[in-house]
Amino acid sequence: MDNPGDDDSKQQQQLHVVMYPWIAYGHWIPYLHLSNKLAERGVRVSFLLPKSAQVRLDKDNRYPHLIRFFPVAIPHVDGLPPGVETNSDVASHLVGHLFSAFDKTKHQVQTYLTDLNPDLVFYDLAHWLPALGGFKSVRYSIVQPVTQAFFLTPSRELHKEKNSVEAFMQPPPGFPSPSIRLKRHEAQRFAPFLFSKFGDLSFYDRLTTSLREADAIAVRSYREIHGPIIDYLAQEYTKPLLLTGPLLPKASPAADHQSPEDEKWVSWLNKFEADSVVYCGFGSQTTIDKDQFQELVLGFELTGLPFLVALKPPHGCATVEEALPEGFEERVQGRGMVNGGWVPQLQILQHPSTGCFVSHCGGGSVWESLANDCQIVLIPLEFEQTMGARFLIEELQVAVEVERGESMWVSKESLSKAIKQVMDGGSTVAGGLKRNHAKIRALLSSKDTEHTYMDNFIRGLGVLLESN
Ligand SMILES: C[C@@H]1O[C@H](OP(=O)(O)OP(=O)(O)OC[C@H]2O[C@@H](n3ccc(=O)[nH]c3=O)[C@H](O)[C@@H]2O)[C@H](O)[C@H](O)[C@H]1O
Repeated sequence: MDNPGDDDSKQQQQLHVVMYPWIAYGHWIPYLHLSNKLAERGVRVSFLLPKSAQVRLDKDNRYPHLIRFFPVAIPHVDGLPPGVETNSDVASHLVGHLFSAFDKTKHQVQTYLTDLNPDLVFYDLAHWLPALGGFKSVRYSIVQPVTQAFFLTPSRELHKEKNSVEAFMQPPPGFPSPSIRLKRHEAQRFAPFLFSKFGDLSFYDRLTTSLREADAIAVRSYREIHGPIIDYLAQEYTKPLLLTGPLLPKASPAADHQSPEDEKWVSWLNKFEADSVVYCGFGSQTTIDKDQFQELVLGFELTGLPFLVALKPPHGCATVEEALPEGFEERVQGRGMVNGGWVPQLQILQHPSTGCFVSHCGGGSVWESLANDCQIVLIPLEFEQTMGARFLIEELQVAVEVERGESMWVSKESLSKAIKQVMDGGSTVAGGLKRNHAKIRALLSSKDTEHTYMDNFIRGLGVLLESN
């Protein structure tokens, strides 16, 4: 096992941490990546999550002798369909009820923590967790750091401005990235979301409370990528700010370890030339309207390129098949695929045939696109994704955003235009994006860099444990 030194490994062998992220795959997956990296160094991890999620995540647990899953039952609350256990199971207008159910797991979590007696607990949206006491708490942010810096820092006091679109659009004092701004229509759409009730408190209060109550804050990034943002966060919070880096698994499971389901996608992609296929995924939670779904798939058809679209069935449809436009399947036979279920996104992005990723700019998808060599086209849907998209486009200059008006509608023409722009190997735009992306990818593929960040992260945890 790869330990940096005897003393460290002895301390790490004694280190026992609990993970309790928000009940969504966009949170469980990065928390499991961190768990694997901690377990690689001998740290024991107890991961609390609903049973149904464990079934999907089990295969990605690289150290089952050190990482143990413990089931949490998500209580039923009025307004939630029966059996709901994750953000992927509910429509966005019901998420507030899901937070109420999540908050009702407090007593189960208290019992686990009493029995397990961990040194540290990692969490994000359970704002009530640090107060349970008896451990050091680390608020592990897996969303885009630029969003946390723009909206959530202590000096921002957004709650005093919440009825002002003007104020919502303005960066907080000292914010380091002048190119990162919200457009008026985006601010008008996103402000109500941030101040909507999620359980007994607003989403904004949940986020700021969970940051304020933590003994330390951890951020899923590298200084080389978000340096000025990280420095700004460090000066805003009077507590340790630790960096884990993206911690993506280096390679998907070897071919002989692939499930038949995963193998299906790899063999489909094998039919196409290198860098020729356009892949589209909007994460584990997003459900879009039927008319926009149809316009998007017509946009992929319009490109004339091979495509693989992995989107959940749109609102009002049980399957993607019933939502497809008339004659679409016949026209794209052999070139295009639309799938309504779960796909092995990381393996698809790692496949040599995948040349473009049309993404909603979710936190996990951002790192997965940066770590691979496909071109990046963005259609951000939520405020956190919009801020992340601005960062990739304006600061890193590795992506383009599909042109949309204030309605946020994506036309088939604008989607096709953005894809063909980045897929045109001869264009200066595509070449520039590729050059900038290659530098980021080289950084993310460096094992030495990852080791250095994890060494510093573990040492930071040690200092935190020694502090009173
Ligand atoms: C914090 C919140 O998490 C949300 O997660 P969401 O699931 O939307 O998207 P990702 O972060 O890309 O996470 C989705 C994760 O699921 C994986 N996946 C998804 C669908 C599928 O079919 N197959 C897969 O392997 C994908 O590879 C990624 O790792 C958003 O970010 C949101 O912006 C952010 O505020």
